[in-house]
Amino acid sequence: MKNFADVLIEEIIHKNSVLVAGLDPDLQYFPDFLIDSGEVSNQKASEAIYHYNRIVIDAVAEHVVAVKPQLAYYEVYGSEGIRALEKTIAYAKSKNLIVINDAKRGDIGSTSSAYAKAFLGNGSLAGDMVTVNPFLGSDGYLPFIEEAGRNGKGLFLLVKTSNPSSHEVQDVKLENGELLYIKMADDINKIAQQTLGENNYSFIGAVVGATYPMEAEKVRKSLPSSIFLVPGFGAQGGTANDLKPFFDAKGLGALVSSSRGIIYNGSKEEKKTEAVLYEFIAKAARESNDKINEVRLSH
Ligand SMILES: O=c1ccn([C@@H]2O[C@H](COP(=O)(O)O)[C@@H](O)[C@H]2O)c(=O)[nH]1
Repeated sequence: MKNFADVLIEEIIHKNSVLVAGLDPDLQYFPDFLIDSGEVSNQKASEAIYHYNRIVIDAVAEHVVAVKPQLAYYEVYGSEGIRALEKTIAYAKSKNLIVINDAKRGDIGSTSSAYAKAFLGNGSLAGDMVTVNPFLGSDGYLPFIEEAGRNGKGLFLLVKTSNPSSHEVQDVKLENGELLYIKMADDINKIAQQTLGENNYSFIGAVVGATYPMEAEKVRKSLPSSIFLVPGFGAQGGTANDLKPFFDAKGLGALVSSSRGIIYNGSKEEKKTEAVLYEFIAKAARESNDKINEVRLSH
């Protein structure tokens, strides 16, 4: 049966892209024509964020398969920030972009069920996929899998994150000598194998950082049927040359995400008008996509 991985794969083929633009709005990088410098009210911040995101979405739409709002950047501005997020999600959907909420949620079962409804249901914060922290255990992540399955959506469980200290927890050696992130991958795979779609991929994906290509190779062995969400490309130092182990032989199986590298390309001072800002962002998305395609489609 068709699942959300099939939808993703159709979109990847249609757009010839596995790129995801991260929507991490940080006012310090906004050009002056969008926001006054100095004290800014939450309402003004929210308006500027939505305006910036609309420019980003318009500029990247033909080069990316999805956008990934990082929720922290919206939560900073309270209910006004959440309003900007809701409007951004609606705008991205109107441009036929897949929306991945980078929320990294996960809690006791009952609370996870509520989170799952918020991000994978039909409300104003719901996208198509959400990132989930599985380190609370299976009762913390199963509600997301159930909700995603019911609604034809998907999720990405954190397995090996891109940050420099991820080894402190995720690479801990268990009593049997196995590394924690590999155990996590093995556990997820048991469920993933029961949820395969027409392309043999599950709607249960995994986050694996671009900064850890050797680890990605090991995770791929444990999780052959999960699509990887790969952050850490660009600003965190991951390069296109690192990406080969993330993909399958057809150049599928992974989405590569970049936030700062795309949306803050070029200096603030150069961006005096909306048209110039649009061009900087579109150029970064186009060039990133070309670089990634060169690697993922090479044999
Ligand atoms: O392992 C992870 C998981 C999530 N992220 C998020 O991705 C973006 C990365 O931003 P860049 O500007 O492209 O570095 C950001 O929203 C993180 O919260 C991650 O980096 N690593």
